Amino acid sequence: MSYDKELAAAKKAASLAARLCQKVQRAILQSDVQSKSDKSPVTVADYGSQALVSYVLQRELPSELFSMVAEEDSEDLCKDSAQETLERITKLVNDILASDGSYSDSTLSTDDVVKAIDCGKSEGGSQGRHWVLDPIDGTKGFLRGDQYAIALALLDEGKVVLGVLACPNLPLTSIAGGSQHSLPGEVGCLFFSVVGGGTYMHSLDSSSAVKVQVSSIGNPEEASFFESYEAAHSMHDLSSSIAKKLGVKAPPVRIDSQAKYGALSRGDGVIYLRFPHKGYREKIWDHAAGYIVVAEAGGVVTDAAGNPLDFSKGRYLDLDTGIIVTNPKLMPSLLQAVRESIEEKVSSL
Ligand SMILES: Nc1ncnc2c1ncn2[C@@H]1O[C@H](COP(=O)(O)OS(=O)(=O)O)[C@@H](OP(=O)(O)O)[C@H]1O
Ligand SMILES: [Mg+2]
Ligand SMILES: [Mg+2]
Ligand SMILES: [Mg+2]
Repeated sequence: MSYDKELAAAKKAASLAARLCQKVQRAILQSDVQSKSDKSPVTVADYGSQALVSYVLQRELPSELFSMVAEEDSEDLCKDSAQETLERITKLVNDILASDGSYSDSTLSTDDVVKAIDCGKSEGGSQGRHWVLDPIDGTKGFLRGDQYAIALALLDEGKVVLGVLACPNLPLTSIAGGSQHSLPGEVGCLFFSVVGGGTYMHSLDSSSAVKVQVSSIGNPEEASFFESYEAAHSMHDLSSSIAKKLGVKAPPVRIDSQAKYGALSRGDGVIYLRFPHKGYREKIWDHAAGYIVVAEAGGVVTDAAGNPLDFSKGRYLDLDTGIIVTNPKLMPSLLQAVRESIEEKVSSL
């Protein structure tokens, strides 16, 4: 099956959303940041990006039944106290659409923006098609001025068939050996994949794409690994024990968001370890686009027991162990190191 139309629409939507996020990141105001009920941050750019992607996909693919599983909803925005914020988001979305020159026939109202955001309330599942969106993955990184991603994927009958990952702050050249606060060179990458078609990357400012491949390093001593920047999101002590057991010499590269999947897909590092603290449930929008970008570049993404990720179960990924990513050569020894380190951790409790 061809997903050409869907890919073109997804790339346009993610690129425009990246433009919106860059504009907000350059001028972020304290009043643009709110706390959600789980205490995590959300900004006008998260909402604006979600509204924009939802609107663009529906305009570009008018004949398709539209279903989207996305992180944000309008509940907090519809409170009286948020009227000014909603107006600011609406202006941002209209400004980006106007700058692109698309859809000059229509200006969105605040109601249109609320509706576009709330199109993301789908439950997903194993039947039909569902877009999966994280409008800003790595909001904490976005607020620090570090890495973040606009992560958009398409599920078809429960499988991820397409992914677009826009990473506005990721350098176009390898970040191997760097820390996210001091990454050199021109930034702004867009990764995209269609099932069976490989993974490509181009600059957010151009459309001339190069094919990317995961690293083929099979010797852990030469490998480096990525993990979450935020210690609250992944157990750094467990990944350090796994890396040691495996024989990895390099220190962890800690960067925010699915930019980790993008960087791994082009060989900047060979391993990504993610072990959330007990009780955390992973959401599909935090992994769907990154998963296909890495898988189509020749990488392997599994849970900590080596099982494939199942995106067909609704808004959550049904796993509680962790997520590991590497190339096929290193996966068997990585799985063994993960198993042993988890056993040691459990027996020390
Ligand atoms: N407690 C906890 N444990 C695990 N994961 C969590 C947790 N809390 C949040 N999140 C999710 O992490 C997303 C950010 O991605 P990363 O963890 O890769 O980036 S970071 O380095 O930690 O910033 C982040 O995505 P965004 O909310 O889109 O920023 C969250 O979905
Ligand atoms: Mg996220
Ligand atoms: Mg998010
Ligand atoms: Mg969030």
